[in-house]
Amino acid sequence: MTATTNVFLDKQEYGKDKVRLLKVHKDTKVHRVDDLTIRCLLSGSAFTTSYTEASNKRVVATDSIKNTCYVLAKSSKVVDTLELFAGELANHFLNTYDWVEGAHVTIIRHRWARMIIDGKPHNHSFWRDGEETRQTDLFVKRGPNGLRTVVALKSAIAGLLVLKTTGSSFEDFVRDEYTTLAETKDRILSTCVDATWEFHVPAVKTEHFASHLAQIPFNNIYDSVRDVTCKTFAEDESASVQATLYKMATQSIQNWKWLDRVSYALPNKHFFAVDLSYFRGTKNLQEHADVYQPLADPSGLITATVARAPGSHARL
Ligand SMILES: O=c1[nH]c(=O)c2[nH]c(=O)[nH]c2[nH]1
Repeated sequence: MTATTNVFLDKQEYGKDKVRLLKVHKDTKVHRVDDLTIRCLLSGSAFTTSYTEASNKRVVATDSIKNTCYVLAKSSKVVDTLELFAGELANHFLNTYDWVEGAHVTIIRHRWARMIIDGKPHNHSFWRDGEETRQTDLFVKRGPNGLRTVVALKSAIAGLLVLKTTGSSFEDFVRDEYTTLAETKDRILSTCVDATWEFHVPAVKTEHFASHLAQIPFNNIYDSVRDVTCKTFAEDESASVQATLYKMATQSIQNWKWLDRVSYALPNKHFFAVDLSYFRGTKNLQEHADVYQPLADPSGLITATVARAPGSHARL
């Protein structure tokens, strides 16, 4: 005899993923583009029966969710600010379907840099200058008494590949019977930056949701976190990836009162100086190194989150 195990639907979210969309801003003859990949997921207890009883009565088709992305991209004035466009989409689903309790929108923006032709920026031609993306992830819930509660709003830079040829050391680490790595005062430092910054957004009345979000200078914060990341990477006399990461994260929290937490995931992409001593005693190690072998795998992986200390929150 098989015992019956009681189960319940613990979590659910559904929607459309990988909605691809290119918005061209043609307000002047200098066109701008936003090339986006969008995920919109809806949740709420009304959807339970779609899983447990095969009832589609309350299911907004994922195809309609996809169409909504295009319809709102047409009318929106804020597609170029990912966080605000994510807010418009989330708010739309919460306003339109009163049984939707949560809207979770993730947007990835792909790079298109303006072409320089004959030394001048071209009006309407672009090139892909790397695989780096800007991203945002917004989860909004219907709160009590007509409130919109932002459960989480975080933005990110992913895949920013950087390399410096000096200004990085790694010394004084544990030496034991497992250690083969030599200490170095001067090494190549290269990483592929994933940086995430989390916003503090208090619950607001539904009708104030958009204007409230619009107070936050999202694009300036993105530019600034990217600048801080690059400047710190370039200028820090790095004692380790850990120490450089901490400096990056700390500055952005201190620069922007809206940020609660800043996280980095930094792979240490190793470049080892090639030992050429077998070839006529050629010196290429330590201070003589200028020929390196990039190591695809393995890499180190250094991660950390720096948070604003409790009680030191500057509130909106
Ligand atoms: O910056 C570094 N941090 C480490 O923890 C580490 N470990 C290692 O082998 N090389 C490095 N580099």
